[in-house]
Amino acid sequence: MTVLSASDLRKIYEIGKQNVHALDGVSLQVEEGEFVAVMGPSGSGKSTLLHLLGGLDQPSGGDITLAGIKVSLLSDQEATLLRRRNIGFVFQFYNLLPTLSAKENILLPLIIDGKKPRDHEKRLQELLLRVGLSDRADHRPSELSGGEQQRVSLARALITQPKVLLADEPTGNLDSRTGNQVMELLGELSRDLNQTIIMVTHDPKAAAHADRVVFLQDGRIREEISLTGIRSMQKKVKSVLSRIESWE
Ligand SMILES: Nc1ncnc2c1ncn2[C@@H]1O[C@H](COP(=O)(O)OP(=O)(O)OP(=O)(O)O)[C@@H](O)[C@H]1O
Repeated sequence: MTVLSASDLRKIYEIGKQNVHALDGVSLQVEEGEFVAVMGPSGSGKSTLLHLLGGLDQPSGGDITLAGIKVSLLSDQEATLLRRRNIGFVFQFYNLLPTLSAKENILLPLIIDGKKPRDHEKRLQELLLRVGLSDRADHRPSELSGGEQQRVSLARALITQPKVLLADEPTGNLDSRTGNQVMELLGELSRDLNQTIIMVTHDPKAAAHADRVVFLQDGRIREEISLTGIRSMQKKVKSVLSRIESWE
């Protein structure tokens, strides 16, 4: 089943008299449980695509369908609700509130949605266990390492059980070992919980955890490759690298 799709998605930024075509007709279908990595050179439109899919910005043209509903047909308020309940976001920087504990940060999206945190205690404990932070729940962000903070932001993105997790360079601010742990976690979420994930990354090692890699160039999809048939992580990395190198 398709969870999220984009059809002929366009984004034009007007800067003075100049128009920048950040996205120039991107069509993409993401199936339930699929893990898609989006790669491409700097400025190719990766973050713009993710922001449009997540409703952080409005497209100049084209359509997005989320959970079977065409977003452009909804009022602003309806679209906000649809996204709040169906999309979780993780960014390069963790964006945690410094005065709240890890647990309070994770519960925040529920509070914003008018839900009572105590009704979601089981989900919270499961998530803390999954991200390996059960013994850090009462720590403030400043008392946590970068990798731990990113795992808090991951749990925060997942507390509402979103249909789609959007991740923009989730390992971009982490050293390679810690980044790899976060990637292992994303891979587990996809495999064990059938979590749909769309992740922007520059790192072929991170992309190798995905089922499919979509390569953007100049605001268009240049190529897509499937990694599901490849067994070893090393071969997956090689396959991603060989596509990138073939264009250089
Ligand atoms: N708010 C904005 N106003 C004007 N132009 C923008 C804006 N955001 C992005 N752009 C332009 O749109 C194009 C695509 O940008 P985008 O950030 O999506 O690329 P990216 O592939 O994510 O790049 P990077 O890998 O460097 O993060 C670039 O040419 C960029 O300069």
